[in-house]
Amino acid sequence: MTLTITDDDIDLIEMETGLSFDEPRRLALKGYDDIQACPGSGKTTLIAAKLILLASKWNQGSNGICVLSHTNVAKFEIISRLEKHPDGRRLLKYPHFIGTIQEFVNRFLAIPYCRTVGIPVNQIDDEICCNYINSKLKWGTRKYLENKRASIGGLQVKYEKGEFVTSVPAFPSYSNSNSYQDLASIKNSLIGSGLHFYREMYEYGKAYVDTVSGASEALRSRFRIVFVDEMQDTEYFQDHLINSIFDTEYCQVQRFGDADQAIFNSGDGSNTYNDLDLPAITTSHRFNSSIAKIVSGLSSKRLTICSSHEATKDDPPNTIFVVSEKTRGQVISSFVDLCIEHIHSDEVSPIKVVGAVGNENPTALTIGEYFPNFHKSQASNNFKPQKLIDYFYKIEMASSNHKSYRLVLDGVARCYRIAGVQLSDQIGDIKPVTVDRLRRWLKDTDKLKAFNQMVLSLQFKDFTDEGVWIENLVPLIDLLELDIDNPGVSEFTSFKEREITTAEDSSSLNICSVKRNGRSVDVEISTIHSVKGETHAATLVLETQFHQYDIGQMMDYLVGVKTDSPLKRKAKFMKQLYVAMTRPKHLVCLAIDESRFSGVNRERAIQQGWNIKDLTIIASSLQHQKLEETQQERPRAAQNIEGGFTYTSRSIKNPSRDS
Ligand SMILES: Nc1ncnc2c1ncn2[C@@H]1O[C@H](COP(=O)(O)OP(=O)(O)OP(=O)(O)O)[C@@H](O)[C@H]1O
Repeated sequence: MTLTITDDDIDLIEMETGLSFDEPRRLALKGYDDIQACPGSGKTTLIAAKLILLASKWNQGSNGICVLSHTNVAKFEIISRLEKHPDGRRLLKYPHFIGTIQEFVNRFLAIPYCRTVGIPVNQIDDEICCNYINSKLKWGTRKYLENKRASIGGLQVKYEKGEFVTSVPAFPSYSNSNSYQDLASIKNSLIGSGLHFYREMYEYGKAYVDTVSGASEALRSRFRIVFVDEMQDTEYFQDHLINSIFDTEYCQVQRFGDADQAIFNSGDGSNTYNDLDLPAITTSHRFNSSIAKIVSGLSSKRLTICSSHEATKDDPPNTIFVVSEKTRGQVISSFVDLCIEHIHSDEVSPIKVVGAVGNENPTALTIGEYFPNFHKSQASNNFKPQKLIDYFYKIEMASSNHKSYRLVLDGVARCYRIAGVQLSDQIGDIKPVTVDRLRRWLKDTDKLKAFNQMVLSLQFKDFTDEGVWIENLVPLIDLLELDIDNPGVSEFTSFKEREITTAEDSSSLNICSVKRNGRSVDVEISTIHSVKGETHAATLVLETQFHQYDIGQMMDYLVGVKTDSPLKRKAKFMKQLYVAMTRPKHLVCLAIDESRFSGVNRERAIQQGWNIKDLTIIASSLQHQKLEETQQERPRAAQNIEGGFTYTSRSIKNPSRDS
């Protein structure tokens, strides 16, 4: 089956969308070769445009297009673009599929396999599996694992040479020991409860392809065209499974990615894309030519990145903030000052501060050293509830009643899935509970009104007391007809204390709200991994430490002294910084410690176009000022406290321009 996209089709979509597609992008739209394209070059835009063009010609009955991504962010980005176009909307339903590789494997391979062989599937979630195992471990087994420094996350099934084996942490092979037997029996009951690790679904998927005749052929004939987005982050085992199904002899497969941005790879082996020597699209539509010049030094493939728009003298000054231990806490405020001065108040893209290491570690430099209220687990797009009560704790941070209600529905639907309950969908098929099916069931059973009233009253309860939680849970469980004796349900609905934060609500979501001169700016603080694929107005990248200091290690590359492709840890730093620094449209900033930014590199950085703002000089001038004022016994107002932060007064801003 060949559907041809012509230059006339592309001209038409250019007119409709206002986008422009140059020759390399036109080739990507017309053909099926693998595409390597730099940050902001429009990979997601190209996929969406190509899907719309294909949808307008699609007349293939029960055959569809399959679009696979690595993250939900990328999936939703594609879906939201298709939703806006009448042809695009046709791709959002059967027979087409748009989802993550994990969703594809679960739905088309692993779950069908488990059904065929009678393995229950109620929940696929690493955290729930680990919690379950943890709750069942005997004391001796726990001690044994601790001594061996082995993780219970490794208690997984693998499909090797045609059979399933259970990998038992701390045991290279079968053993009669109590600990081994304990772990093996916990694994059996975990599987019996329908709880599985994400990674295990690929093993069931492999078994499906291997043992069910015609399985791959059926998928190949349903999906004749396959697109893979974010190909650089596809793991070896995912790549292998996808390739074993979508043979390019039978299907048209086109992969889009950027090997320079491969930051999710676990190092289990390279996929079949990242080491290819592909012609690259190196023009970015996201940022201007001065950012393009600055980030080129971090391209692992040694690409020279350019931009579709030239820098002008009115562009914000891309700035390196030089900090010391004492002044790290001021860098976010200085960055916000710069944004307020240079980023237009109409700009809709967010302003973000990012760092590679978010986990607390008292012996390393992490995001928390710059923003003490940082909680990685509470990053707004990183909500990982372990129990039903977590959804209720989260309600307090929800910005609308609609969001609060949705949170409760999510929690309840998950509880049904853990219980193994299934409900019928619109056409009467019995399926695992989703929010839509739950809503329909509540309506059909006349429970919706009572449920809504209950949710409304629960929203304002204080669940810090276990008694209050239990008292309110019982009528909810009754209404929902859930079986509290089911071990999964009783675990999921049990009480858990709120994780204590001393931060205000906004900062507990890692958002710092700053007011200056009547303008209010919200700045989100996140990890680099969580902003991949995003477009920001301005981005500040904080130096963090994983054994070595990332920005410190990369400075020679940034200023153009080193041009080799580094290996191992440095290669990882390079890719992470490259992802982080290529998010903004207008302004990129870095924060580096003074000890890791030599005078000679400062000079080189200035030649590369960087502005340097030395906050250590600001601090010492502040100290000097304070001394003088104390001597003169005059009151001073050199610092303002806003939103829990200490902000340096504007009157002494910019001394570094003179330095
Ligand atoms: N052909 C185009 N013409 C004009 N603007 C474009 C075009 N393609 C993309 N853009 C704009 O460039 C920005 C980045 O696009 P997009 O997110 O698709 O890039 P990407 O290659 O997927 O980025 P990344 O690799 O960093 O995730 C968006 O603001 C988008 O609207």
